[in-house]
Amino acid sequence: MSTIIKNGTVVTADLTYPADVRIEDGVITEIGPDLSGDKTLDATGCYVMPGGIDPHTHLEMPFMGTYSSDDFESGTRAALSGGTTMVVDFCLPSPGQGLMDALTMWDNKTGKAGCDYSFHMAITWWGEEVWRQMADTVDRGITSFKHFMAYKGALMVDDDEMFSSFQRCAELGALPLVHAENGDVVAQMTQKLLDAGNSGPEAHAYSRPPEVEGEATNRAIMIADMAGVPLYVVHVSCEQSHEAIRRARQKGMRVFGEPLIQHLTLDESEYQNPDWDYAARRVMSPPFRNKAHQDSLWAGLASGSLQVVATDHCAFTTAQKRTGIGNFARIPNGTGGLEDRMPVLWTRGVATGRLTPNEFVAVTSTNIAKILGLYPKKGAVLVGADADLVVWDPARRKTISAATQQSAIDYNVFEGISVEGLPRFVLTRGHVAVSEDALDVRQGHGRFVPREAKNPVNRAFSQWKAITAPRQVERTGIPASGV
Ligand SMILES: NC(=O)NCCC(=O)O
Ligand SMILES: [Zn+2]
Ligand SMILES: [Zn+2]
Repeated sequence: MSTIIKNGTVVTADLTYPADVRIEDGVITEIGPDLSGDKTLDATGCYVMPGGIDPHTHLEMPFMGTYSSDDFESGTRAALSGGTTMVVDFCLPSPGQGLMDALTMWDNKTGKAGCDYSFHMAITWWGEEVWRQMADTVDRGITSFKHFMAYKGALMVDDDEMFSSFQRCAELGALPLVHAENGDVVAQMTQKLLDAGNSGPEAHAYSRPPEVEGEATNRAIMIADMAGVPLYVVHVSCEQSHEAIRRARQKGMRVFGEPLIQHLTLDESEYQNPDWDYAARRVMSPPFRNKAHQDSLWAGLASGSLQVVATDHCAFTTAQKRTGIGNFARIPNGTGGLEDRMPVLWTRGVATGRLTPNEFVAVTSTNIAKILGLYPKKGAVLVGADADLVVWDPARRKTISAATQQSAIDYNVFEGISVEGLPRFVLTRGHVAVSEDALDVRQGHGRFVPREAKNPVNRAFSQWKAITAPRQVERTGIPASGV
């Protein structure tokens, strides 16, 4: 049985050309003119692009005394309906819990996944068992390790632990990730604000200004450089953090930066809303910033100093957010975006001329596929690649509304935004999961995608670090010691 995507324009990270695409057994088997097959999807007027990859989601995540409300069923359904065909979620061991044990728990969440997925493993504590099980994790095809520099007393690791883990990543050819905020400063700032009677959601933003993120980003970059390993900085929200990444890259360091669609499009004025629920629904870390920071992030995507747009999808209902009435530090941190990332980025990026369609493909799919060792199975329109594809109709429009979304929560931080550019079809390994407004998401269709360690950037960087490492000076005639 073959499916042909007909009369579309193929758009990849570097090419745009008219072609039909043949799909058989879930993979792309031919790309060319005038193809025919058993079933045809009409792509007239559309772009045929690699499906989106969201490398930063928290589905059914235990956090701040509750669980994020979208699980692998509703989360992957939301992803597919917005053109995202793969998610990378975070496996979070509790302090003292073995990595393999945590992985079993996370595996058990994925039975209803509608699209393919992978995991990053979080390093939430340190010890010989963690050091050992990092190798087992890599053997299981999980080759990226997340470090929280914030959430003191919960997920946070200190510099000593981070340096040890980064060195282990270097040995294994794995990629360390960081949530970069100075957790000690945030903890004290939080207490000071609460003591002064600032208990509302706006104080969440006051407790973690851009400097707090910039300092941590610089520190993580230094630690990665000392360990001789590339670094991926998640949810880069401000110029201070972007500047650190830009500077490191100009010095030849291998640092990647990931802004979120929320930080690109929503700003700090949201926290001034007089409606407590409205402001609390937007509480996330780092918080939304001002327009100057947004301009910096957009410029980073256009110039290549930032490489990936993600969502950090971590959705809590209004009822869950209300745990923090009277104390902003108890508002579960996180916002949604899985369904909206691609349409909002197209509307605010491509439709305004801030990004080209090829850059759109790069930052939503291909770049992260390369960084995480998924390319060209994912992130590509090539013969042999998985048929994870989106047929993108730049003329389709809708107004984002919680009333029509797939996510399980009762609001949407992008509510009321009119988007131009939406999927006509979305295919996950050849299965047509979305045809305009009709969904046919198959629970359990999604598979775990194992990844290879030691990708080309890791190999090149460790080779360079070995060649340029400080060397012992061979001396003759060492004087006899002392007295
Ligand atoms: N970002 C956020 O506020 N919640 C999810 C956890 C994290 O990524 O920090
Ligand atoms: Zn984070
Ligand atoms: Zn996150």
